Amino acid sequence: MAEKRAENGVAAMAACYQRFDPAAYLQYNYTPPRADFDRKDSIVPWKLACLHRAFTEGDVNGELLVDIGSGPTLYQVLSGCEVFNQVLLTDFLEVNRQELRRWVRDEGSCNLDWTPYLQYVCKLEGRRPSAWTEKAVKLRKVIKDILPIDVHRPQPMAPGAVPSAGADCLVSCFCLESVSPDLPAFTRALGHIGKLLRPGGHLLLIGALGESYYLGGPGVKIPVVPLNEAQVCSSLKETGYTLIRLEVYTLPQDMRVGVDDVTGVFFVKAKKD
Ligand SMILES: C[S@@+](CC[C@H](N)C(=O)[O-])C[C@H]1O[C@@H](n2cnc3c(N)ncnc32)[C@H](O)[C@@H]1O
Ligand SMILES: O=[N+]([O-])c1ccc2c(c1)CN[C@@H](CO)C2
Repeated sequence: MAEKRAENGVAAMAACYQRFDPAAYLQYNYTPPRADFDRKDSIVPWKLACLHRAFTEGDVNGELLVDIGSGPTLYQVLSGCEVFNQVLLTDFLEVNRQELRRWVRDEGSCNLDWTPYLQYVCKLEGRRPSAWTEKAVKLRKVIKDILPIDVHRPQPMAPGAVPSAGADCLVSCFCLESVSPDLPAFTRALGHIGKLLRPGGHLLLIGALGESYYLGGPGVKIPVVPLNEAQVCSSLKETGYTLIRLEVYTLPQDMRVGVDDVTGVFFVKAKKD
């Protein structure tokens, strides 16, 4: 009975995502004020700084980085692409994989200009902002594929998509809590993606705190599992990760722009036991 209920919840979430609109999602979350590189308290610069520090403080290394639930966004691998020579992007929806493919193939007509993001991460790396063109070349070179994923499956990706030994690092941003019907499903999904990671590999997780819904497009209200820090830590422990660092960003009033009811954003760096 409980299993049937879980299956129904997952199916309901999948149905919501059929109306997901990448262009609107990018507009809502990845333009000012949430992505204002001149504001010290803007959310996106905070996320990029967390990722830059996590990727460059010396303990994260290896060959393969996998981004879980990439959506139509690239910011999550702008630092990682300097550390790993193989990056896999993944998403549940073809529309998002197509948006990413358009950027990787430099085909134009992307729904967001990633230049300010590339420039900002170059600045974090102590490079001149004009080095953004080199970073773009590097990123296009290391992204080896853009693949389907379903975190609710015990094997989230196709067999062989990731070497059996596991990836060296996973990054996942605003995915698990945004695609799960409840906290148990969130925790199960965290365990499923953990199987893609080698023991000793790192997980960099960014997510929403206290969020119960977000707009995946005009009028596309998607339910979210409202998480607090304690729940995130307990789910990590329950699924075989050791927490290295948890940082929290609390949204100022003017970052609450009506596209969701998120109150905070967490950044986790953890290691698989
Ligand atoms: C809120 S978006 C996050 C996008 C991006 N990572 C970011 O940081 O903004 C959630 C993403 O999860 C994807 N998704 C939906 N159901 C999924 C599932 N069952 N497994 C993996 N990803 C899923 C959606 O297509 C969407 O791109
Ligand atoms: O402020 N942000 O940078 C930002 C980016 C993406 C998302 C949020 C906030 C909050 N909602 C999630 C979906 O649950 C998606």
